[in-house]
Amino acid sequence: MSLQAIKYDGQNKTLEILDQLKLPHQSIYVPIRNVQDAFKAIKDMVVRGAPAIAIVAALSLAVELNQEKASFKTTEEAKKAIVDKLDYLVGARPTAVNLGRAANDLKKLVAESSSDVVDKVIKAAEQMLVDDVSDNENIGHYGAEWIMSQVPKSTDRISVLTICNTGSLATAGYGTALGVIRSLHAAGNLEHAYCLETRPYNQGSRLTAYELVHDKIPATLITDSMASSLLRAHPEIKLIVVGADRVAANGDTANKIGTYQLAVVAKHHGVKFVVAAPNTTIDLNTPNGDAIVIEQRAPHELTQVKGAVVEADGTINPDKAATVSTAAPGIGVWNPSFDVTPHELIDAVVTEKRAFTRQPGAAFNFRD
Ligand SMILES: CSC[C@H]1O[C@H](OP(=O)(O)O)[C@H](O)[C@@H]1O
Repeated sequence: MSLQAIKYDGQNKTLEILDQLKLPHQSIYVPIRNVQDAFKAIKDMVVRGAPAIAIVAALSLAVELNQEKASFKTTEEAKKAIVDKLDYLVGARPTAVNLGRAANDLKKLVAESSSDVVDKVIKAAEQMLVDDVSDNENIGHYGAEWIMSQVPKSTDRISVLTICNTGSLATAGYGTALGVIRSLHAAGNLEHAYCLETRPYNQGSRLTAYELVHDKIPATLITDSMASSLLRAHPEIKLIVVGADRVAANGDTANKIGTYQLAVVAKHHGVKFVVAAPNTTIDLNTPNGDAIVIEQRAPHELTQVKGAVVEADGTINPDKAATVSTAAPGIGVWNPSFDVTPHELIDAVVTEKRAFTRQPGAAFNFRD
């Protein structure tokens, strides 16, 4: 069972990604040889997760530039090629800010460079992979610390609920919201984790469940529609922790579709609602959630289910994949990949720097 979504060889400048469409039954790595491969892998969700897609895009540029650098006759020619490739990559998925942020950071580096621009961009892309893991470990630390500060001193173990996949399979390692759950577990403060299956891609049942089983964290899978019933049946659940694809300047947060209803349910049940994300997910240039573009995905992703065949004897055969239709042909489909949770429903936004909170009735201020 591998939890390494991204495998990069800095010596040979080669990149492979874990094919997340094949998990949890098959752990297969596929090569990313250029920006075209990366664009398709990101668009088709072979790799997904806001931080992971930014890192894969940047490393695919590093791989391609390493192959092409001898062909650039001038610095200007190299600079134009790099900017064109970055402009191409950002079109793969629109909502997660990390992809656009990485591209802008690399474009800024290009603009400021008068020489060795290819080597500088390759180095900067490689550094993103390293920084992400340490950032996630800090998110886990600050998230667990803030959460335990919110429960009575007599409470030493809490149960939490999460949606989608925000672990090692959505990042360079450890994860964001799932990183907080890992940190709670490591400190002996986790009673139980509950994860939503997260239709239609099933990041929860296929990926988060895979990570929780791998780490031997006590966990239970539920359907997306069970969240409110779960909180009513399990009052010991004190927290919902989720990831983010883009946090607007006021704290409104775009995340996997189904997150908003979790925030509403949390408010109804008096449960804390926490967003865990690296600082690169906070977009101070987007004033509020209304300004966030929400990706619409193909109807077939909702009307069809793909998976490994279950043989007559009950065993799962990963070499036999099946796609079955589960909807009436001809029905209309609305398949947005994300929704926006207003900041009023969010108790804290935890980054690698600290846990941000807000005054009652006020927006978040990430410039504090
Ligand atoms: C740390 S991952 C952030 C974010 O990305 C996921 O979306 P997707 O699987 O479509 O890439 C989900 O919204 C996670 O919360």
